[in-house]
Amino acid sequence: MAEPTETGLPPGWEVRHSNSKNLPYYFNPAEKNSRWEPPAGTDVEKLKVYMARYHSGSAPAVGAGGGAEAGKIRAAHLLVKHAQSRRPSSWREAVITRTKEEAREIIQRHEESIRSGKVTLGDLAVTESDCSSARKRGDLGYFGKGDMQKEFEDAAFALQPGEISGIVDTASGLHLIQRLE
Ligand SMILES: O=C(O)CN(Cc1ccccc1)C(=O)c1nc(-c2ccccc2)[nH]c1C(=O)O
Repeated sequence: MAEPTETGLPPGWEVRHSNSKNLPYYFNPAEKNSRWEPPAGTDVEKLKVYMARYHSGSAPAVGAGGGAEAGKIRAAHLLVKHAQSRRPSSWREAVITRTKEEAREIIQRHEESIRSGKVTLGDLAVTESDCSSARKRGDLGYFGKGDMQKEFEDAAFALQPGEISGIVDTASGLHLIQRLE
């Protein structure tokens, strides 16, 4: 039996994310082989645990119609906190001391990288977002009116699916929001 891997996939295989379909897929760079289903020899239980931890929410519910209830949307965001954030702490940094203007410069650079097509918001959120949703590529799942801070809600509901907001300022910090559904 080959060395066990963190993903449960056979060695050489990795999980990637299709932004166009908003679905995970399996890729083997050496073989330049990609597929929607896990390859033979996958430890399916282990893969399920890995996906739940790193990719939950990245695949819309399948079979149950998958879509949102009426009035709900699905969005992802990238949050850059600062010293004036209501909770100036995150998984990235125990004590966040950057000023709000420094945070603005940072998130402006992130916005340029995303709009240039160099990186997707989901990929950047994984390492750069100060929100706990970073491990889910910033995906917040479905939400309706009244669920989020007003500035966040107003910006998110003004977006078309796929569209990315400008910088949104809330008590939590500065955000870029991408509506997913
Ligand atoms: O604002 C606060 O007093 C503390 N929060 C709220 C919070 C804290 C933990 C998990 C979710 C939300 C945050 O600072 C925060 N807000 C968000 C947030 C804000 C708007 C939309 C989605 C998430 N994420 C976080 C976070 O730490 O992970």
